[in-house]
Amino acid sequence: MIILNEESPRVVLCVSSKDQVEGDALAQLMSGANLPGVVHAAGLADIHPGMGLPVGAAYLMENMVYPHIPGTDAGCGVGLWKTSLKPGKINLDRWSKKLNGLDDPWDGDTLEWLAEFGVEADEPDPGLGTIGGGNHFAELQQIDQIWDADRLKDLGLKKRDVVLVVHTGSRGLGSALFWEYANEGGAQGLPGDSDSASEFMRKHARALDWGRANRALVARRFLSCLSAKESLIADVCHNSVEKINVDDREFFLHRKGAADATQGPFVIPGSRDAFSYLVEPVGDQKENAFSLPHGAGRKWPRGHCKARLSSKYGKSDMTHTKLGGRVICEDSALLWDEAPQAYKDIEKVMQELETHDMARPIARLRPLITYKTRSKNRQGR
Ligand SMILES: Nc1nc2c(ncn2[C@@H]2O[C@H](COP(=O)(O)O)[C@@H](O)[C@H]2O)c(=O)[nH]1
Ligand SMILES: [Mn+2]
Repeated sequence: MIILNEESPRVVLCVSSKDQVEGDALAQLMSGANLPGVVHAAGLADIHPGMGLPVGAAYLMENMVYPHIPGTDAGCGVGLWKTSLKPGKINLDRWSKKLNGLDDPWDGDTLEWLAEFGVEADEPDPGLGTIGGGNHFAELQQIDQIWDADRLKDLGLKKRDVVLVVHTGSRGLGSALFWEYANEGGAQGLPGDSDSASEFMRKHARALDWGRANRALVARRFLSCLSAKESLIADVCHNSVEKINVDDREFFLHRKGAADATQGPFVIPGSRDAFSYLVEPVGDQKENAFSLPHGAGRKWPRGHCKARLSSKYGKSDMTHTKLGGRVICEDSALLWDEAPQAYKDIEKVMQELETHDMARPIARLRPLITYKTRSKNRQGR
């Protein structure tokens, strides 16, 4: 753990050496920490430069709310479902062919689905149950290594089980919320006790619930294609503002690409050609602002990947991974932009968590099928 600033705002970097973090990400972390209201800022092991502020960071604020920190994808998170798919029946090519229609609007009752997640809506929502673009994905994985069999059993899982991991968020809703507040307090922030902050927090909470409902519907639709059933194991958000109490004082905890460490076990995804980890947060989580890494972290900017990779790899290397997985992504630009090489090493993130005693692994998950899109031109997130 590296303390970048001792006094208020306390700024900590939850890694072993500053050298492993890009200078731009460090500068962005300090600039976030200098926003009025910050008392504590934490850069996590997957920190990397973002749009103005780093991805992989959390800020504890006193009486200030900044809508631009969770950004356009408020409510984004990662869910894990146990599936009824039998390990002995795994057939990746046959299953891949069956995964169709997931980019189209769902033909069920979106109002009823949202109501089950506490979201009131007046009109059917064609975005609900869709994954979106960018690095969002739905990925079938298999439990392949175990550190804590008892904990895994408590969660209803065991070795070789086939699980589904869904990474997506609040789609158009989060984006609309961001733009609504872009001029009103977007970057300057809203006083925490103002009506504007209360209104933002109400709309933001709805976006978080919508994101949870969306991941659950993506899981249902994905597994319906395979005539399988799902049961929820964990669902943890990584872009949010939350009101919390610490030592009897009230704060607004802002997370940008930082998993909520207060909700129990959750999945840290690696890449479509790397392992993901089911982890258990440990310790009091105070230095890391009650937040943990939400991934391996991006290494290469989007738009640079094809030029770096296409002389060495062909398209079929992108759709058939070294770990033996399949990738469904018919948008060629997205296929390259989200190449596994564009991400940092998840094993280093796990090493940091162990070194700093912030989370321990329960099990390792091997990717089987990564679904991105069947659309040739997937726009937006
Ligand atoms: N298992 C997979 N992990 C992936 C994939 N694409 C990205 N990732 C990881 O997810 C996080 C999510 O980051 P966010 O900032 O977009 O929320 C990222 O850091 C990668 O480590 C994938 O296809 N499969
Ligand atoms: Mn995300």
